[in-house]
Amino acid sequence: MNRIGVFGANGRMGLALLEAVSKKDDATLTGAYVRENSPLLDSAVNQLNSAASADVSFSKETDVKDADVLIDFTLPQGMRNHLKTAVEKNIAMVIGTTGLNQDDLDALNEAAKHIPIVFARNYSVGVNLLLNLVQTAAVKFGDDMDIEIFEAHHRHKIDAPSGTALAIGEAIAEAKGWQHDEVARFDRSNDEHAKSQNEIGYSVMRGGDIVGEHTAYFATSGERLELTHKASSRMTFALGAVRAAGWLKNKPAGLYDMQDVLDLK
Ligand SMILES: NC(=O)C1=CN([C@@H]2O[C@H](COP(=O)(O)OP(=O)(O)OC[C@H]3O[C@@H](n4cnc5c(N)ncnc54)[C@H](OP(=O)(O)O)[C@@H]3O)[C@@H](O)[C@H]2O)C=CC1
Ligand SMILES: O=C(O)C1=N[C@H](C(=O)O)C[C@H](O)C1
Repeated sequence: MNRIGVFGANGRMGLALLEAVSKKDDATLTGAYVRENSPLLDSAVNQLNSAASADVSFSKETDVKDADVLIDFTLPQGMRNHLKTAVEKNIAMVIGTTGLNQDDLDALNEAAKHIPIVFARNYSVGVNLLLNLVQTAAVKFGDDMDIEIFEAHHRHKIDAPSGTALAIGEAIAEAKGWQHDEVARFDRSNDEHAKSQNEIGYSVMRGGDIVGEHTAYFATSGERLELTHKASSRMTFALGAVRAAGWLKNKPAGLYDMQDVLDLK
């Protein structure tokens, strides 16, 4: 049985994760962690999500115990604190938090020298297949092709472009032999020139309850290919993360991603 603790357990993904763990026969929820000052402390998790395990209460994120894997879908500062706890207690992690800067990524790499970590900016099977498909398209279309990425998310999302959009762009850049930082265009409002072909443009919309949509466009004169993924439920990401937690059991320290979990490399 995989014993799972969830950080940010009261968040949108946190609540979906509590439910996802309870759907799996080979996983059990041993901790639902919230901030130290949370009014939810000591209340039963099934008061917030009736599908979650009835006999677990929310507890302080510093009180982690009895876990094989800790799952973090929070914000970058939360992820940094949770990473420290996991290393101190020598517990594996599954991380889905996006909006990480270089410092955060360095901390992730450093922690992965001590514990096994799966870090993925999207835990759906579809997006992980898409990461392979865009690489094929980017290579096979050749150079006379304009590449753009569009993403749409709910009104509460803070980071932009989404982690997934960046992962798609980075996969394309890798396939083309480009440095992503050099070709990524996030803002064209001050441009005084037309689009160049070695460039990946990003555009973003935020609104309502959109769970997550991503399109990679490959456009040339006379034709356009659009590769789109649409997530319609957060449960997709949550079940993917719980699957990653099962896969992590008994893995050596190191940084893994969802393509490793799904054997897509
Ligand atoms: N990789 C993937 O497949 C996916 C990734 N995500 C990512 O997951 C993250 C969370 O998304 P979502 O659930 O919608 O966000 P929510 O705002 O609903 O939840 C965020 C959670 O993190 C907690 N939190 C925030 N900051 C801290 C901190 N400094 N210390 C401890 N806890 C903290 C919040 O606690 P409190 O309520 O007390 O503020 C809350 O429980 C985002 O980065 C999002 O992009 C989302 C979906 C899929
Ligand atoms: O914040 C979200 O909701 C999501 N975030 C992830 C991202 O930034 O790519 C994954 C998913 O699209 C939902």
